[in-house]
Amino acid sequence: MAEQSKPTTPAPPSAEESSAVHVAVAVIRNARGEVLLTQRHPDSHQGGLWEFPGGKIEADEDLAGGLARELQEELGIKVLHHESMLRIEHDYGDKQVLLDVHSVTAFAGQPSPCEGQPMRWVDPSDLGNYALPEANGPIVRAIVEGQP
Ligand SMILES: Nc1nc2c([nH]c(=O)n2[C@H]2C[C@H](O)[C@@H](COP(=O)(O)OP(=O)(O)OP(=O)(O)O)O2)c(=O)[nH]1
Ligand SMILES: [Mg+2]
Repeated sequence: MAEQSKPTTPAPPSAEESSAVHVAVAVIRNARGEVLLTQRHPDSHQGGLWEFPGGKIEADEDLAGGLARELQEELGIKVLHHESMLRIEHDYGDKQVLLDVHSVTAFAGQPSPCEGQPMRWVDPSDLGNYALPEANGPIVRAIVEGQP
């Protein structure tokens, strides 16, 4: 007679093991304390909303590598220093994301919209006037509260 196997409860997957898309997200400030927003392409996921620059970390990259590549591609800047701000897991229903949010505290070059995307420097007090993806609430709160 076959031995009865005990029912086991698998441990929930960690963020890295789950199917969440790992995204490097950059909070970039200028000398006036404004933060950089770009607008997502209308045809993309969460299209038309304003976002912090960044994008998917590729399989062969770590966070720093993905952050550096995305900011070079999207804004033409070279990241010199960055600090972790927060990580946000969010389920949009059609897509799960893990936003790895970093404050880019030093960079070389002047950010410009290399992919033709609309781009704005925004005072933190004006962020409420921009439509951002739902997952971004904690990022906006951290900026408004003055987290470095
Ligand atoms: N870059 C960025 N992505 C965000 C933010 N908030 C948020 O929910 N996301 C989500 C939207 C997307 O589902 C995902 C980013 O993936 P993406 O496909 O746009 O990344 P990507 O820049 O590598 O784009 P692509 O190469 O596919 O064009 O993260 C944010 O503030 N910045
Ligand atoms: Mg992107």
